[in-house]
Amino acid sequence: MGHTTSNSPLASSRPLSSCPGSPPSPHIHASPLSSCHGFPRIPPPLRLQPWFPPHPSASSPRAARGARPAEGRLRSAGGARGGMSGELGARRRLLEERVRPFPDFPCPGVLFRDITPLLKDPIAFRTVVDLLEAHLKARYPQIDFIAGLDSRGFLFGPVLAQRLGIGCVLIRKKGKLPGPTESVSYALEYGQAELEIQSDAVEPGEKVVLIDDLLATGGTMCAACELMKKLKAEVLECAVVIELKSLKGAEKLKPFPVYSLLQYD
Ligand SMILES: O=P(O)(O)OC[C@H]1O[C@H](OP(=O)(O)OP(=O)(O)O)[C@H](O)[C@@H]1O
Ligand SMILES: Nc1ncnc2[nH]cnc12
Repeated sequence: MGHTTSNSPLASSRPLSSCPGSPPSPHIHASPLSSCHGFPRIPPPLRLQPWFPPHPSASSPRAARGARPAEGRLRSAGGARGGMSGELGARRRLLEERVRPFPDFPCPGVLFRDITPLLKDPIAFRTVVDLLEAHLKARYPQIDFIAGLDSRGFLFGPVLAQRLGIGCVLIRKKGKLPGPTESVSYALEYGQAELEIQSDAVEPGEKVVLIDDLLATGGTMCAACELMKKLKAEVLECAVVIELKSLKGAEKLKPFPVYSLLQYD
């Protein structure tokens, strides 16, 4: 299901950081699911059999009003992108269908990968956490902390840490954390940004997995790795739900391994 990156293919997306005054990218392409007018269409829930009992909230009236959870039997469907087939392929397709592409957001030339439908569907969200949990348990038996990146990394970090029975530390944008902090500034295409961590968040030698929703140019994740370096912690892996391969973030992050559940060009 997931993907551990060593190298990335050709560029075709524009990073969010290139917004101010930048011309539209000639490489941007809208997904067939997307619509030029308003909200891109999200396909109806798959008819899949849950491989675990759905949370009670999945059948609540409130859940039913929103993006309904996928239900029915998981079948071997074969041939998902990346050579995935069967149940893993079906899970992956479910996730893909819950990521909504928005062309030209937040500015012309950016194809924004919107995870709000994924968060709204309890089965899809749970699938993300299940898959990340299974990967991390299999690959890294000893993790001391999950570190969530501000802000969408916070949607996954604490939940994942709970599953693993460990704590979650926060890497935040400048000026949000009290007490002594370490900070790292990183270049955006236009200007600078800064990430911070509390100086006592992790101890030297502790093993940390960084988590964010999405890897684009890798600038944000790279700054987070720098913060860990400042605290002398060991970064085991940079894990993301979505990797925009064409922006080559994984190359920028070397030698730190990158793991992603969904990859887009
Ligand atoms: O790989 P990069 O080019 O650095 O881009 C990836 C980052 O961009 C997005 O965050 P954003 O800065 O938009 O902040 P948000 O999570 O608070 O929306 C995303 O959640 C990643 O953190
Ligand atoms: N294309 C994109 N979609 C969603 N979040 C992003 N962060 C950076 N690039 C992004």
